[in-house]
Amino acid sequence: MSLSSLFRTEGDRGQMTGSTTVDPGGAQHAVTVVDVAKQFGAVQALDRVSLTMEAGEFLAVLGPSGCGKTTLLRCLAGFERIDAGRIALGGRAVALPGIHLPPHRRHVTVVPQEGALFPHLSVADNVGFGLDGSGTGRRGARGARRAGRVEECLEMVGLAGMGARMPHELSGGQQQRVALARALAPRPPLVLLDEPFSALDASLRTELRADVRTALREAGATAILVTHDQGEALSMADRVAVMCDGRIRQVGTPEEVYARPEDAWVATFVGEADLVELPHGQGGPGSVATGLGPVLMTQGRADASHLVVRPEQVRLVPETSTDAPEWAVATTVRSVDFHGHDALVTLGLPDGGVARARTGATPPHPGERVLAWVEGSCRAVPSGDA
Ligand SMILES: Nc1ncnc2c1ncn2[C@@H]1O[C@H](COP(=O)(O)OP(=O)(O)OP(=O)(O)O)[C@@H](O)[C@H]1O
Repeated sequence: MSLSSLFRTEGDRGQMTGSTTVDPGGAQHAVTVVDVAKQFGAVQALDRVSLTMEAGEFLAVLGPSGCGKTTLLRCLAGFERIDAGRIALGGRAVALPGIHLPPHRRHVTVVPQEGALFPHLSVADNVGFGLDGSGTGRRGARGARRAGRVEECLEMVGLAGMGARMPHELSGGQQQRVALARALAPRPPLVLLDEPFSALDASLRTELRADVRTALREAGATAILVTHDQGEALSMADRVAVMCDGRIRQVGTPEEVYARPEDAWVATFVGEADLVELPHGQGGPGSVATGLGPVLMTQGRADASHLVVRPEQVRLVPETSTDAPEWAVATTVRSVDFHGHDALVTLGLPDGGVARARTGATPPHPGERVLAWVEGSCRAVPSGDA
C-alpha cells in the first residue's frame, strides 16, 4: 500500500500550526510510539508497536509485504487513527485515545514511492509548494527567501540549476530527488520515506540511497524509511526496526540485527542464514555437532532452539586440499548462485541436510567435492514462532 495518493493535498499547504498538547513521556524523543494498535476488520495491522527515536536519527522499518510498515507510517503521518496506544512527535502528543492531530498539523512530510510530483508545476514550484510565500507570487522578500530555499534543497539532492524543468523532463531517479527536496524544503522535524526507491533500477537505487542519506544528514532531519529490502535498510539506517505480522521483532543498529538476531525469524529475514535445530536444552555456550561438523556456539538462551549459521562463516576448499582443519566435512556442491563479486554455493551434506557457503568470484562447480567447515562462532536463538 502506498502513501502517494494522500501526499500533501492543496489543503495542507502552509498550515503548520502548533499544538500545546505535551506528551509527558515523550519529551526527550523526536518520535515516541507506545503500544500502538491498529486493526482493519480481522487484520491486526499493528499489534502493540513501540519505538523511540532521537532527533536526527535515521530509522529503517524493515519487514515483508503486509507486515504493517505502511500502516505504521500512515499512523505517524496522521492518515490513520490509531485504536490504542499513543504517538508523540517532538514531545508533542499527536495521537492517543481521544486525540488525533490531522496530518497538516504534525510537521511531518512524506516521500512516497513514485508519481508524487505535480506534473503541471516546474521542479522549483514542486519543491517550493509547501513553503511560506508559495502562491503569493515570486516578488518581494518572501519570494526571494522561497527561491533561495528551493535552490538550496535542489543542491542538497544534486539537482542544482534544474528548477525550471518540468517533471516529465526528468528521469525516474531525478523525480525522486525532487520529491525528497520538496519534503526537506519546509525543514520538517520528521521525514517519512515510503519505499522511495522501489520503482528504480538496481544501480540507480544504490546511487540514490547514498545521496538521500547524505541529504537527510545535511538537513539534520529525523527520518523513517519503510522498506522490504534488507540491503537498503542495512546500508542506510542508523537503526533498523524489523517487523513481522504487525509487531516489531527487534530494533537495533544494522550490525546488531545482523550479528545478534533476536530469533530465528529475524536471522533468516535479515541476510541469509541456515538454521541448525539444537537438541532440547542445549542452548548454552559450547560446541555443537552439526552436519557441517562441530560448531562453536555463543551466548545461549534457555529457550534457544536453533543455531544461526551465516553463509560467509562456511569455508570451502577442494577435497584434495590440505588446508582444511581435521574436522572439516566432505560434501558435494549442489548448485551455485553466481553474483559476479561473490557466489552462494549450496552444499549437500553427508547427513542429508543442506547448507550454504558464500565464496569469492571463483566458486566450485556443481557436482564438485569440497571440504567444508564453519569458522568462528554461531549464535543460538529461539525460534521466534509466535
Ligand atoms: N485500509 C485498509 N483496509 C483493510 N486492510 C488494510 C488496510 N490497510 C492495510 N490493510 C491490511 O493491513 C495489513 C498491513 O498492511 P500494510 O500496507 O501496512 O503492510 P506493508 O508492510 O506496508 O505491506 P507492503 O510492503 O506490501 O506495502 C495487510 O494485511 C493489509 O492488507
